[in-house]
Amino acid sequence: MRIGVFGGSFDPIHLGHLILAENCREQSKLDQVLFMPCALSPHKLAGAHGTDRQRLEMLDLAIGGHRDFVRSDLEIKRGGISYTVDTLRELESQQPGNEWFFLMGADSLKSFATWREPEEILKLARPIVVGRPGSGPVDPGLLEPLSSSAYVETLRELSVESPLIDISSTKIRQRVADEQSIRFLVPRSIEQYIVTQKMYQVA
Ligand SMILES: Nc1ncnc2c1ncn2[C@@H]1O[C@H](COP(=O)(O)OP(=O)(O)OP(=O)(O)O)[C@@H](O)[C@H]1O
Ligand SMILES: O=C(O)c1ccc[n+]([C@@H]2O[C@H](COP(=O)([O-])O)[C@@H](O)[C@H]2O)c1
Repeated sequence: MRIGVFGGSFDPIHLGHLILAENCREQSKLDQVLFMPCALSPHKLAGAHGTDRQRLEMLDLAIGGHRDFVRSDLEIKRGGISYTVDTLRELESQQPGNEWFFLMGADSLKSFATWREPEEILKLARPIVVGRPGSGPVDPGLLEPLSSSAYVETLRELSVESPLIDISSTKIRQRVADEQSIRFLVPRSIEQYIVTQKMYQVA
């Protein structure tokens, strides 16, 4: 199977994440998108605002019923800092024989060289990168110092056309704290969950 791992804090999951995942699934012909909420993101060590349980429940609400979207609790069960290289190694040993991809926004690509063992990540999975407002054009050439020009060429072939979506979890948390509408930024079920769980009332 061609499996696209989509790692994130998902605090909360929003339409930017879902549109990215659906466009990558369709255009890169993925059999499955595996949503991977992290325990502690290496670049956000202060921790998430929502609890692990809340972030998992929101993911289930958002992707429930989609045939090819699956949610994993591997990083949350492992706990501690969620390094992508550890996750990809674990996935490969648990489910060998698949072709792995790693989905990300252009902001993640820009910081990729600072991730743990980035060269190893590129051997375990091919990144599929989607543009994000404020992050400039998606340039797989940024990865050339970590791989080879032939490898980068294969990434160009994986490029995904997707509209730039100006939504972030930070913006949603801020809007909730300011008592502004998030009606068309997240699925309805997530909007309702945030209200009933009284989440993000302080940004
Ligand atoms: N609107 C978007 N367009 C493209 N990529 C996105 C978008 N939102 C998130 N991503 C990508 O999804 C992945 C997970 O993102 P994350 O869960 O941290 O969301 P976020 O909106 O960036 O959160 P925060 O605002 O809290 O930093 C990252 O690779 C990020 O680049
Ligand atoms: O492995 C790393 O060093 C690394 C560094 C930064 C981010 N990541 C992963 O990138 C994904 C998005 O992270 P974030 O901080 O944008 O929520 C999430 O799955 C993180 O675990 C991974």
